[in-house]
Amino acid sequence: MFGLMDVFLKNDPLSLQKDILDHVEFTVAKSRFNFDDFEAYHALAHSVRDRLIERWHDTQIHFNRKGPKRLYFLSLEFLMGRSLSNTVINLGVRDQFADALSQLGFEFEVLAEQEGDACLGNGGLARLSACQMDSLATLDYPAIGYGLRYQYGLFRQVILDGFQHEQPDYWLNFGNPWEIERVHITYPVKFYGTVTDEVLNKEKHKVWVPGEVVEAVAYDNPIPGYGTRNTIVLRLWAAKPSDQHNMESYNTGDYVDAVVNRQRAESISSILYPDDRSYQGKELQLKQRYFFVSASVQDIIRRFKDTHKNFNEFPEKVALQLNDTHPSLAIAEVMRVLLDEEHLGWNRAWDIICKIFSYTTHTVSSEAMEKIPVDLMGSLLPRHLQIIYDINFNFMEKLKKMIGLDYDRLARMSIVEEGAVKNIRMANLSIICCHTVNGVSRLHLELLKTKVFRDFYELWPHKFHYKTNGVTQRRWIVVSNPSLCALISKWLGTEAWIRDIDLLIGLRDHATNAELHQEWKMELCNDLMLVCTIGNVQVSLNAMFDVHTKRIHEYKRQLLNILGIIHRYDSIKNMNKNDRKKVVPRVCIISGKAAPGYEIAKKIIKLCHVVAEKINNDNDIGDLLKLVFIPDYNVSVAELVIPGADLSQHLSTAGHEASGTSSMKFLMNGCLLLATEDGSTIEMIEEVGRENMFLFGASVNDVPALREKGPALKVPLQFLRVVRMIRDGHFGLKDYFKSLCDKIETGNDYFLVGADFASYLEAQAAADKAFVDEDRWTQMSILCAAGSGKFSSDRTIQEYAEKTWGIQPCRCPS
Ligand SMILES: CCc1ccc([C@H](C)CC(=O)N[C@@H]2O[C@H](CO)[C@@H](O)[C@H](O)[C@H]2O)cc1
Repeated sequence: MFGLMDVFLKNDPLSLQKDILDHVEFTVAKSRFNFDDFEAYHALAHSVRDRLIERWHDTQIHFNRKGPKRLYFLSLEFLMGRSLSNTVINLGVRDQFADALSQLGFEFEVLAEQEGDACLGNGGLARLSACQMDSLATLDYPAIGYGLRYQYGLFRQVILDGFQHEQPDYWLNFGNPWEIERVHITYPVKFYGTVTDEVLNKEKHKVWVPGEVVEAVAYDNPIPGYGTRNTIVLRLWAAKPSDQHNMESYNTGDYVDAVVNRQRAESISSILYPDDRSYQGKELQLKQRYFFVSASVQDIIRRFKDTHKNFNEFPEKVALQLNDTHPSLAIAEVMRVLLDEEHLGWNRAWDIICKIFSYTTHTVSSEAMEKIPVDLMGSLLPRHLQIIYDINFNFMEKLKKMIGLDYDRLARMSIVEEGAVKNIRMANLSIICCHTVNGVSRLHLELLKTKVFRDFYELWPHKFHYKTNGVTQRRWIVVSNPSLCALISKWLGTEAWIRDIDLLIGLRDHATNAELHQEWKMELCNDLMLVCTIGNVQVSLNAMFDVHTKRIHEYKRQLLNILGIIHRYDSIKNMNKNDRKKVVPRVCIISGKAAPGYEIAKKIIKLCHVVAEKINNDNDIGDLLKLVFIPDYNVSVAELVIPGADLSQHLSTAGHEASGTSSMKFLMNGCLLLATEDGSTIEMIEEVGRENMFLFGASVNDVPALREKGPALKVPLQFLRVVRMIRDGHFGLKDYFKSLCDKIETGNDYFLVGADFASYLEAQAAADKAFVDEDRWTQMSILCAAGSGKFSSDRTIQEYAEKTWGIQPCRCPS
């Protein structure tokens, strides 16, 4: 493992021990002779942070000296998880710290468990942002991530009697050693008010007189690269009351109101919206989005103007990436600043906008496309609504010239959706203004071209591209699966794959090597056992660990998995002793959160628990089949579960998963996939070969026709039987589960749970058959890991940098 030379801070055991004990005494303020694991963790974290800050300063100085084009990555969500282990590994000082700690009588892993997850996001999009920040730093790209410093992250999932309950996640309770509050980096953010015309040196200008102003304060989270000195920043904004507007209210004596008003300011950035289905249309949600967009845009323009007198070079120095439409108000905000504050004039400002913005969409369904009511926009952001209307007017004029008076199409493409409630279509605004629109997998782009954005694709085919998602092998192998990491480095004879994952392909040469097989099998039986014991479910050692971990959604079809388990249970029950000997023991693990308002998803979680209750306590079954629901799924639970999984499930109805990223993490860890041909799984088949996967289900082209069939659709008896068992109350609560059964009743089964049931069972049987042939399974597992290189976020980021953002690496001298 390399350790780059730190200028001031030494990494020899004695220096590290001294630093840690100094932080115990002077940062944590506990006597260095008496402190517990939690205090030791905080002292350790601050010692590591010191080395992070040193590299971050060097990187910033280098960037300022070189003045490269920078990427600004705007995302409302970043699912960072824990930082300690990832940071010491990327800095190349893990072993040094572990040694120093053991000499102080502490174990690194024990202290690492003290850290809480930073859960500032919902699911796929949020974790993707975090993986991409790791790759941007590691590949030396000059980039800054902008987001919100939620005081409450994604809710804690507590399961009581099989039901999901949400608990607030006040993650900042004991402070956060991984952030630096930038008290001097603050910006006023305006809301409400009116827009007036003003004449300045004979030119008419718009002036926005706000009704409310709050302060945005920056909190910086240094993001270290692996194998480089480069350390970039994730700048998260927190809302604070601004002093500007409340003085007078003090004088009028209603002091309490004044303070309450001030508190109101902080609520803007306080809570993450836990629903990853669609925009809730709430005023506070829009306030949150504009708050982070305005602070970020002011910061970007301030940094540019620090070194430039005018905006001529702005497009050459700034690339703005919109992570879905959530930050797309940034378009109107940059336009407002260039027009009203920099007085650039419309055409010049518009020309800049179209050169700096790019947008990636993560959704496949038009329903999930964000729309903001015009009234709400008009009252909260009156000037932005004007600008969006102007953008739409110019676009409509141009469109009429290009496509003629095709009113339906004009209405579909307009940014303004007419109707009882007029809405602003944020996706249309983003497509019209951005130079590039990216999907997150090749199939996703096909769906965008043919369905979701068909009108725009036919108008501007050159704008539409895709960058298949990826995940960082640093966190998902090196941090979470150190034994596999060592095994891969041994057989490849180098650790270079950690920065250059295509080298993994070298494992192919050893895929049938008996010695590797031996070691690989050893490595595979990771500590999932422990997880199950957490769930106090005794499991058999040679069971297949079958894992299904992701947000609970009907389209992800956790229900198909549960119905498959009921079928397996029922089949074993009806087997004679002899046949039972051939049953491959299974431990089925399901985990994931349901959006609080998503009733059906919550019923799926309850169904999982009542089925588990039945099966796990059925002595007749013994440990031939177990079902465990792991509560409160998050990044740290994923780091525990993924390395120990033998089989992982990705069951989305074809055409519904834009990409999927958990599948990539399982693949990298040699876990086999049972999946539909959807999202990025189609590209995995090309990389690892369909013979090394268990594929099933209707293809994306077959789905519409199957749906057409409605009640005539054929479903297998096994499906009808297991649904009947639920309906008849075999697992209790038959009235409660009625709506769930009605939703998959033939003719109503939009996500084709019934239609895909037969091929699903065949795929499961194929997995059983392969699992008992250990050499075959191990070979398949090695070939999956060997073929997973494409799905590194390093490849994704490299493609974005070269083809979308036009940024180059800017490596800080080491
Ligand atoms: C405003 C509510 C909201 C919040 C988040 C989202 C996300 C876009 C949902 C999401 O995480 N989508 C997932 O993004 C992953 C990363 O690209 C993909 O791999 C998944 O297929 C996609 O479902 C939608 C709506």
